[in-house]
Amino acid sequence: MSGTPNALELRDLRKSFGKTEIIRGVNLKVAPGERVAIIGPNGAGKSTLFNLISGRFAPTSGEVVLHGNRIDGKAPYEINRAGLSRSFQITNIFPKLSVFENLRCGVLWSLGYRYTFLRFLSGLDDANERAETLLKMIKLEKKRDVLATNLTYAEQRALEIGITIAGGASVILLDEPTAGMSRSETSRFISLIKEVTQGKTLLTVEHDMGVVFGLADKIAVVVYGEVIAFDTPEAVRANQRVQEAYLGSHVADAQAQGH
Ligand SMILES: Nc1ncnc2c1ncn2[C@@H]1O[C@H](COP(=O)(O)OP(=O)(O)OP(=O)(O)O)[C@@H](O)[C@H]1O
Repeated sequence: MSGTPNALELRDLRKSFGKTEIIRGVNLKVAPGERVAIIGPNGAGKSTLFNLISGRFAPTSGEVVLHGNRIDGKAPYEINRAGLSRSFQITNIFPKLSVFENLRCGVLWSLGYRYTFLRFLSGLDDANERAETLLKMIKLEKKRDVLATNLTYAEQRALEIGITIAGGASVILLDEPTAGMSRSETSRFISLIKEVTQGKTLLTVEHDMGVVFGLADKIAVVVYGEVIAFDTPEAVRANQRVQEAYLGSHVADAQAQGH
């Protein structure tokens, strides 16, 4: 092997629930710094793929390799410490803590300070500093001391991303990051995601083709548990098989929306 290892690599990954094989031999190589959107019809296996990568499910067979090291079968927290962080939707936010406190929790958790109180105290200054930086990155300085429960929906999603990147992971998984947002919130949010994940490797599961084409360097099309295409947005858009299996109507929608 030569050169830098891929940020993430899936090798003949398979997952069955009972007798049904849901993920059916997925191979994928994601280079460091690449932004990849995973698209596909409902029930194709996109969330399952995310769950396999982030450690929520162990694969039935195959490998998940992060920066050259196998992480399949490891616990989610171990995978997180190894440098991969997944957004857990708004449910991961503490509603009765302020924006700043939420970010600081994210930092401390990622550093493992929850385990010993002495380490916690010595790490607090660093954590405060890092939380201030994150606050600026997600553009919520003015909401610093507002309780998370009182944020708008879009602000909560920004906070969720702040918590996701708090530990400095180099590979970030975002689950439908703009779901439920208005058109204008969505386009602002795409810019924010690009900014805060600059230089990192990003994987998103996404249904909104406007977001996919605005965000992704590459698109992985999952149909019935297999990746049927993995290429640039232009190439995927032009791919006959993808058109037939999935994309035709979605691209027409996105184009009609001016993307
Ligand atoms: N824990 C589970 N046990 C049994 N079957 C499951 C489990 N999780 C997912 N499945 C099945 O796996 C298939 C793929 O589901 P998955 O949620 O990964 O699809 P998806 O592409 O993310 O769909 P959507 O776009 O609707 O979110 C579905 O048929 C689903 O019912």
